[in-house]
Amino acid sequence: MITAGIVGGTGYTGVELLRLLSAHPAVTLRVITSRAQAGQPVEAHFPNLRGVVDLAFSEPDPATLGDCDVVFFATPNGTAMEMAPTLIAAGTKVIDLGADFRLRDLEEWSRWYGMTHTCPELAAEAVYGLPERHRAAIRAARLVANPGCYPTAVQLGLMPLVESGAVDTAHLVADAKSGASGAGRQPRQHTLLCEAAENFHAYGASGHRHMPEIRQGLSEAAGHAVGLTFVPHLVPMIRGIHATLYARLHDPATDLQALYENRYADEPFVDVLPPGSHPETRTVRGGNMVRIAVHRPVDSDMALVLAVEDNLVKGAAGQAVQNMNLMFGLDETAGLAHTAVLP
Ligand SMILES: NC(=O)C1=CN([C@@H]2O[C@H](COP(=O)(O)OP(=O)(O)OC[C@H]3O[C@@H](n4cnc5c(N)ncnc54)[C@H](OP(=O)(O)O)[C@@H]3O)[C@@H](O)[C@H]2O)C=CC1
Ligand SMILES: CC(=O)N[C@@H](CCC(=O)OP(=O)(O)O)C(=O)O
Repeated sequence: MITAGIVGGTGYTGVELLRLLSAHPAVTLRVITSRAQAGQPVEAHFPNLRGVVDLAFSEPDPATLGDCDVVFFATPNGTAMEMAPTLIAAGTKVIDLGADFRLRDLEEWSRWYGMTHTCPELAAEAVYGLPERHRAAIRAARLVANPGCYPTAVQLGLMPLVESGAVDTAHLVADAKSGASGAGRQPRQHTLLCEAAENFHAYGASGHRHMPEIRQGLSEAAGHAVGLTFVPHLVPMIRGIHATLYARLHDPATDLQALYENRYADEPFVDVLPPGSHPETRTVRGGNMVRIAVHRPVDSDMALVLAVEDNLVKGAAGQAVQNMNLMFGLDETAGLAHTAVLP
């Protein structure tokens, strides 16, 4: 059995990791940290885990965590980079659900995240954990940078178009909507029920920190720098991201359906829907699947891609478990085979 630790177990991605790992056939949960809740049983904080996770929260301690085979960081940005060097030196594999190791260009990282990176050597070694693009490197990795929630949906949605050279990559557009759990569990005014319900708005329109991450991934997939407009929105629901993606086709007769079906034919967690479909977020709620539909609107030379995911599963904890499976040579789908919860 693989022993696992979670740093930051009281956020939404932490509790999602607990849900998934406690049901994983090859994992024993050993450590779950929270400085605020140290000493408290997990079930006191998360009653849904009563009888499922028989652990108490503890202070983050590199010595205890270093005894685990793998440690997940479900912590605010800037936390994993402080402890990862010690854990990696102890032979523990690390998966960061935050953004500390996602960007190759650390000057750009500092500009977006407002900090100086404390372990540039490890940042250079980290593998970007999008299995549909970096599966082989993830298998060999000691440190995986789990992608952001929006970047997962947007990159998977646009990847076949940019990899194949079918579209004008200078003007890609990603219009994405997220449920409020994407903002985390910390109380903030804009996610209060009375502020978020019966309301809908864009944010970060002139610059969101996921933009450089998406641009980095798509530029690598295209083989050259791409241009991207990315606008996130907050929708009054709890889970789910819907990305509407636009790109101009070089040849309007391109068979988009075949392009996507072929690209994702062997992917266990990407479902290309039949022609004419409109994917719904509730069809991926609680599951690790991304569902994608492709359209070429009438009298248009645009490719239109619709992609949905659960931000807490394929957009965070589920993808982290998928990466762990690859890093430990397990079946990639182990512990992730459950279907979405509907309604
Ligand atoms: N919510 C989402 O949909 C997604 C979130 N992410 C990313 O995942 C990460 C976790 O997000 P989320 O689950 O919302 O939780 P939070 O960002 O709210 O982090 C909560 C956890 O981190 C712990 N923590 C905070 N500071 C530290 C520290 N300095 N050292 C150790 N532990 C610390 C907290 O416990 P305590 O303070 O008690 O120690 C708590 O358990 C973030 O980086 C987020 O951006 C990624 C994809 C999707
Ligand atoms: C709805 C909402 O507020 N979403 C968050 C996404 C947070 C997140 O997942 O950030 P990382 O993936 O970079 O860790 C936001 O836009 O800031």
